[in-house]
Formats: sequence, C-alpha cells, structure tokens
Amino acid sequence: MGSLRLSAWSSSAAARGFPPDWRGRPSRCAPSSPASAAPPALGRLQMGTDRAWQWDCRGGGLGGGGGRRDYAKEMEAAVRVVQVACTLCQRVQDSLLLADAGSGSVHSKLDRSPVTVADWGVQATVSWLLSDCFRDENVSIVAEEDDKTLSSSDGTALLESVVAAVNGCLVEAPKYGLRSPEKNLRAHDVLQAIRKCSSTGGPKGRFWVLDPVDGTLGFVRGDQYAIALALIEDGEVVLGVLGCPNYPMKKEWLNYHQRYYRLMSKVAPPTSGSWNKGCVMYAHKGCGQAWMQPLVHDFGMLNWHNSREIQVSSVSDPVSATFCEPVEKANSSHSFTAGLAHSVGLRNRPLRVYSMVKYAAIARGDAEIFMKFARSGYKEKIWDHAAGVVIIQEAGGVVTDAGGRPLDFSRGVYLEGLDRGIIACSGALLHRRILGAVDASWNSSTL
Ligand SMILES: Nc1ncnc2c1ncn2[C@@H]1O[C@H](COP(=O)(O)OS(=O)(=O)O)[C@@H](OP(=O)(O)O)[C@H]1O
Ligand SMILES: [Mg+2]
Ligand SMILES: [Mg+2]
Ligand SMILES: [Mg+2]
Repeated sequence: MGSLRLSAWSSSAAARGFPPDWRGRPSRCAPSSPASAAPPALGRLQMGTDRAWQWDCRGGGLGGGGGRRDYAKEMEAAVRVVQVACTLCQRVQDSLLLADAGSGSVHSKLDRSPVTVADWGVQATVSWLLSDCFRDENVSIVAEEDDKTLSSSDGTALLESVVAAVNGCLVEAPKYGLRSPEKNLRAHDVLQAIRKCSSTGGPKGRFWVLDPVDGTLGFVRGDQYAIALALIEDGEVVLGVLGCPNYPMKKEWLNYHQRYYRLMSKVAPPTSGSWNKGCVMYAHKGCGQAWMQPLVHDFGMLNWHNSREIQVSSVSDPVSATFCEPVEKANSSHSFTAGLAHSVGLRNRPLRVYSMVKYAAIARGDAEIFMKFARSGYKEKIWDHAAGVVIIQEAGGVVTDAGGRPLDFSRGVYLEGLDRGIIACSGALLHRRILGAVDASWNSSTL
C-alpha cells in the first residue's frame, strides 16, 4: 500500500470540531488495528503517511475478522476528489447556461453523444489528484474520455478552456485536504492526465473506474448529472462514490433548484459556499452501510449534522412503488418498461432522470426500482454502473441483470454477458416480480 498524500487538516479546523471521521460523523466501524488508535480523521492523514488502516466493519464483510482491508484511505481520497470535481462541473454548467463562450460549448463525439469541457476537465483533474494521492502506486484508471479531439490541430481553443477549468479547480484542492500542483498544469500535462485513464480493466488487479460526467445530456440541459468514481479489485467493485451536484440532500429541495435554474439566465450565480444544492454518496463493499454528505466548497464546512447514512426504501407493494429510468427513449425502451410496470401493478408515473442519479435515488429511498433496457447490440460500459451498484447494494438494495445475475465488472470496459437489461430494486420481492415480468413479456417485445 503506497502513501496517501493529503495535505494536513488545519489545526484550526480540527479545533472547531470538524469531522470526527471520514464520514463526517461517529462511525460504527471501529478501527481494528492498532487497537488504541482513532480512526483516520478526514484530512488528518499527513503527507507521506503510510499506515495501512484496518477497520472492523461490524456491519459484516470487509475489514473484520478475515483481515481484508476496507479501503479507508482510498475512500478518503475518492470522496474528496469527487467533491473537488463537482466544483469544476458546477462552474462549467453555470457558464454553459449563461452561454458563456469558452467553457460553455458542447461538442459532439463520433457516436454523436455530447462532450464538454467538464467531461475532459473532470477526467484530467481526477486523474491528476488520484495519481498525486497514490503516488507510490501505479494508479490505473479506466475512464470514458480520450484526448483525441483536444490534441487535434483544431482543438487548441477547446484545450485552452479545459486547461483553465482544470487549473481553476486544482487550485482549490487544499480546501478539500488535497494538494494542488506546485504550478499551473500546462496543456501537455492536462493531455497526459486524460491519456493516463486508458486502462482497459479486466479480472486481475486494482483499477479506478471514472465517468467524469455521467448524463452529459442532462448536464448540458441544466439538469441532473453525476460524477462517478469506483475502485475495482480483482473484478469486484470495492468502493463507489457518486457526486450529484444538482441532487440536493432532500428530495423536497429539488423544486427549489429547478426554479433557480429557470432564473439562471436573469440572475448572477450564487457565490461559492452560499448554499448546498448537491450531494455526494459513497459506500464500500461489505460494510452494509452507505453514506451521503452535502456538496461543499470547503471540506472544513462538513460536520456530522449534515452527513447521514442512507438506506433504500422499505416499500415493497408495487402499488406504492416508483420506478426510474433514463430520460432518453434511445437509451432504454420506455414502451417495454411501461408494459412491465403495468404487469407488476406499478401505478406511479416513472421518474425519468438523467445519469446515475437514478442509482442515487434508489439508494436513498426516493424510488424503488430502476430499469434500463438498451437496444439490442448496445454494450453497457462499466463506468456507467460501477459506483451506483455498490452504493445501492450497501444501502440494502439488489442490482442484477434481467436474468438475475450480478453485473460482471471483470471483463474489460464493457459489462460483457449482460442478460437483456439492468434491474435495481430496493428489495428482493420487487426484484423477483420484475424479473418474472421480464421473462413473461420478453419474447413478445421488439427488443
Ligand atoms: N444508445 C444508447 N443506449 C444506451 N445507453 C447509452 C446509449 N448511448 C449512450 N448511452 C449511455 O447512457 C448514459 C446515460 O444514461 P442515462 O441513463 O443517463 O440516459 S439518459 O440520458 O437519461 O437518457 C451515457 O453516459 P454519458 O455518456 O456518461 O452521459 C452513455 O454511456
Ligand atoms: Mg455515463
Ligand atoms: Mg460520461
Ligand atoms: Mg458520454
């Protein structure tokens, strides 16, 4: 295990009683070794520290008796890195909505899907920060974007916007207990950081999986999107972090944010730190707990009052259950899921949400079912699911393909062998019913 480089937590922040542990509240996971030591407070790990923390995760699984690690250091870094990345996205989304030239433009990839300064900017930022945190390890990252457009001769202006966004964001990293580069990254460094994320995954070893902006379409429309970071070890997702910058801690606050965005073109954006309109969720495999903290503009502003454990809904009656699905019909068949909903007795209107915020909605009980049935021939990518799957599972839910098998993250960048579609549910009963309904109607579907 290499050393984790986090800048030291300021003693004044500690004195003000900031987070007692990396969840921002007292933990049920007590450190198992060394016996007398306190859990590593977020930000208290010193530069170059190389202690392999072991946690006794009484919720079961990793960390306890079996001696497996619970990835506390990786989780610390990942949550902070995602918080930093969220700030970059918020800025770019604000400038997009204000039609600011420069960082505010949307580009099209070869498959015609959208890509923005935020997609490249987050990928470069996360790549740089993870490499800096785990400097002694050969950090391996699988991520969605490549550097081709930015490296091309007509990508110069775009690259400049990405470099500015990355430097503008990295300079704030110390507020999150992370280091910034000694001097601004140059275009070459940014391209290199993006290129570094070209691992191809597989069944052995450890690699990070990143979707820098999931739901880019939602992002450019001023709607929901997510920053999704997961760690995979020997083919299994061991931790996941989902940054959801427009998904507030409470569902009821959503309307407020929507009104805000409608007004965006007329009013100035809020000053940073003036309000929390998003959240970050995280979980590690086997702990039986998942957590949510508000998006912050300074990690020192977190305290245990506003971080909380999340759990899936306890609703198991289809009449009261809500399912969510992609907004775009092209990404998942709305007619097929409408038929399934009817046959299992779901009455509520589907919640159509961009991005892995759908996984977030299930994990914290805002909805009970997520279904995705892509057109035949489309291959799901691991970065679109890894973080969400582990968070739902640890929050008490079930995620499988439509054949009831776990998603297989061990076979490269695609979820190879996926049977028909993806079903995530808050509980086993609803899950069984949906699987049964899929079997009953699949042959008569056009999928
Ligand atoms: N044709 C097709 N079929 C199925 N899935 C596709 C397809 N094209 C793209 N994608 C992937 O869908 C990701 C966005 O998924 P969403 O669930 O957010 O869809 S939607 O935007 O709400 O319609 C989206 O992730 P991002 O590219 O990160 O936005 C894609 O990886
Ligand atoms: Mg995606
Ligand atoms: Mg993406
Ligand atoms: Mg994309």
